[in-house]
Amino acid sequence: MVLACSAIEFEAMGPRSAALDQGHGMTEIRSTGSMGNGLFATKHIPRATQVLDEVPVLAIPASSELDPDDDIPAFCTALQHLFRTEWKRLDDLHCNTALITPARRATIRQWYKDKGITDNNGDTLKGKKLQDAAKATTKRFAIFLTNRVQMGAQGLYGSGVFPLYSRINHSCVPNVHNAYNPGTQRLTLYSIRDIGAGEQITTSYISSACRTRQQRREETENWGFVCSCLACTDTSIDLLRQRMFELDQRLAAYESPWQRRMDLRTSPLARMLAPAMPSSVKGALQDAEQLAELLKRQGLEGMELCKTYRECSKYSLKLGSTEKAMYYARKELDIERCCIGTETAHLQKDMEGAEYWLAHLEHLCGGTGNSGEVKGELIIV
Ligand SMILES: C[S@@+](CC[C@H](N)C(=O)[O-])C[C@H]1O[C@@H](n2cnc3c(N)ncnc32)[C@H](O)[C@@H]1O
Repeated sequence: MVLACSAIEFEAMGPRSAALDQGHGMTEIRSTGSMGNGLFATKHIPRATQVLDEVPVLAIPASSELDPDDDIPAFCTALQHLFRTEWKRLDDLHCNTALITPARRATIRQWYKDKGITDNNGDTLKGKKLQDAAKATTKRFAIFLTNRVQMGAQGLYGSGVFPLYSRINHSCVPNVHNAYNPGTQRLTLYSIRDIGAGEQITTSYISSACRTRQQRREETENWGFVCSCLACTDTSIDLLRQRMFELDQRLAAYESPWQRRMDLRTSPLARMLAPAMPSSVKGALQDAEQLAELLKRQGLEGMELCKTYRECSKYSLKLGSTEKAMYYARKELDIERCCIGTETAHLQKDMEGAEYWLAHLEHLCGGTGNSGEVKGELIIV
């Protein structure tokens, strides 16, 4: 049996996470006009500055993510463990009302019944009290879906709602990068270019910048809004984004020939792009260099550029040019430090990340960083 209104008891203990929001005194929340509220810089923020460092107000474990409704039991359980002050922080956030559905309310009501949730007096919730509890929880679930962030790649560490981060609107040309650090269990946000005082801080909600206008629209529609960012109101960059998409697909296919064979059978798009796939390491390097150039040109200096520099470095190494491989590895490290800071011990531990790759190249070159004969086994990650 779980007690629904234990918040009163919690309240007496005081808020657990108040004062844990770390906005570092350089931002404020205010109205954007067209996108609701947003987060704005109150002073000039130089590139590679940590803008925010925050713990979630609510988090749930990793799930399949295929159907958000699969997360309802984990969400309801997590909600029961919050203080009343934390419910209030959740309730203050933006709610996409399209995400409040009768089916969700029914599932949540059933969850309350099955768990035998009680009120403050220890009486099992039923009738109107049960209806009201299910209604309030359904709205909170919609708030969760509106604001949630995946913690780690593909939500490896679950997903959570971070109150200050939740105020940040989406842009297809974002000026910050967010990352969950499993070492510190916090979400950090770094500026990926200089942000002027008064400028809105924007992040990307979508999977990749290498997407056409139509593909970006489909992704933001899944979030329940039509994007009104600069890139979506400016048609002059459409050709660049189309080219970026093609290069990204070609490189992905080059990296995963198995996937390419599958796609050729099932996807008309893959068949359309097939003749243009790079047929050699040299061709792949050219594609990766071109993609890096296009990302930079549009100020998309986030982790996608980092990944592309790694590809440039890997292909250069395969072609025997260790000097060029080191050059791109250093560029990758610069972007990685800009996007996620230097608390990256977890990446080193998992033999990932730019520092790991650079150290690996230095080892291959005999620790000098100079070009020359490659020592030992070549491990391409
Ligand atoms: C996580 S919240 C962001 C903060 C929110 N604007 C607020 O008032 O608290 C996400 C919601 O903001 C709005 N939004 C975010 N980015 C947008 C964009 N690029 N264009 C239009 N609306 C946007 C949408 O309503 C979306 O559901």
